[in-house]
Amino acid sequence: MNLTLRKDADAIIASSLNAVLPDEAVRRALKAFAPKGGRVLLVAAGKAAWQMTHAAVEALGRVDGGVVVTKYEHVRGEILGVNCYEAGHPVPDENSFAATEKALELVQGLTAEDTVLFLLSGGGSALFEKPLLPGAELQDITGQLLASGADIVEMNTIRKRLSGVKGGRFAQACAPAQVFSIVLSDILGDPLDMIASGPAVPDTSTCAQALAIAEKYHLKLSEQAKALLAQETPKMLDNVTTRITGSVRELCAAAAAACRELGYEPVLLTDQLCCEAREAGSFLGSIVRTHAGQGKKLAYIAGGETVVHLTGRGLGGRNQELALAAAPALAGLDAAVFSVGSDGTDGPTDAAGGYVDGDTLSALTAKGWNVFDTLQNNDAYHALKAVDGLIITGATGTNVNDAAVALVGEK
Ligand SMILES: Nc1ncnc2c1ncn2[C@@H]1O[C@H](COP(=O)(O)OP(=O)(O)O)[C@@H](O)[C@H]1O
Ligand SMILES: O=C(O)[C@@H](CO)OP(=O)(O)O
Repeated sequence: MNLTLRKDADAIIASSLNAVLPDEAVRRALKAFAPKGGRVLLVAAGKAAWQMTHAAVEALGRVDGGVVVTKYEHVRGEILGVNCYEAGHPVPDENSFAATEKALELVQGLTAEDTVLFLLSGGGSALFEKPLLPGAELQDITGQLLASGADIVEMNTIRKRLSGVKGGRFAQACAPAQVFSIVLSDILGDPLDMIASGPAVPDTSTCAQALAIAEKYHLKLSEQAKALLAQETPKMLDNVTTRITGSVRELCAAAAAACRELGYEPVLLTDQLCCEAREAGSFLGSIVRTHAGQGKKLAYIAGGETVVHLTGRGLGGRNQELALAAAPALAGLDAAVFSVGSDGTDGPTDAAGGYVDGDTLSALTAKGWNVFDTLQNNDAYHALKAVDGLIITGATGTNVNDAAVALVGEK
């Protein structure tokens, strides 16, 4: 392994993730928070919910009650005056339903003088849920959507209609109280009504679109589910103010700043990466081949969210797959490619992403790993693990998509 580049990669990752913690953004958004004088209740949902709540309660001093719903192993301690719950992701479970019920109880019977501070981040679709049909069927439909290749906007267009809290319905449940909503974006382009299925945002999608998506992906639905898809969601909400705080743009900017700090000249290729993970990795490898060996330290940054079409039965995630796919092009060069999910979890693994450099291909070959076959089997996790190429961060407290970086060394 190229220890210099690995050390630089680890420093860039630590610094970028630290820079996109939601704390400062929450504090900034709260400058516009002007509750009317009644009670202030806090509800937070998503993978960054605990971190956002921690920052908000510190800034406000106190709230009159609160419920936080986040993913398992994402609660990092007690927060004064707030009950924190952990639940299932990406498929909602009984704990998602129970914690959401607690949030609904909290906002019941409020007056127009009261305010709900709603802190939302990606992952909320699974974590914050009151199903309008039996929970087991909602879990089944969620499983069908996750396996179908539907993108997040298509997926959430369906999920909104099966839910008592998504698609603006949570804001309706808070009425007549005002809802002040702070949203951390994990969807490219920041479509507010799609992030975590927009519990406090008027829905821009239609029943016709929902039915077309159900047909396109051949979803198996009960009569009850079909009837729900035909029922419109709120198109107007008059009790909500929304502030959007962080997104993948800030992650890319932070990565560029960290690269510059270490002497690399950064180039932002895109903050809207959305192609196949392995194609993105191969493309970054090609860029490295063009620019390596010229005596200049360079860094190429691509932020966004790639996709993986699962064809094999291995273990991995889109960031690990991207990194592994870059390994052949890097062979023998003073260069590295790494990619991380800012939430600290890449696919169903304990890794945040993957790292490869000019020594990785020979290390893999020596251990009997073939990159092409491994990618076909979607088993990037085990291959990278064998050559110390996993990036492990644990839950980070934020969730603003992914960043991939190609580093070109001086040699
Ligand atoms: N073995 C695998 N190899 C590569 N990618 C995988 C594998 N298994 C699942 N994935 C991908 O991981 C994605 C879910 O990853 P996750 O990091 O939890 O997503 P998100 O952060 O968007 O919630 C799925 O969309 C799937 O494409
Ligand atoms: O909750 C959701 O709907 C999505 C997008 O916001 O997040 P994730 O892909 O992390 O589940």
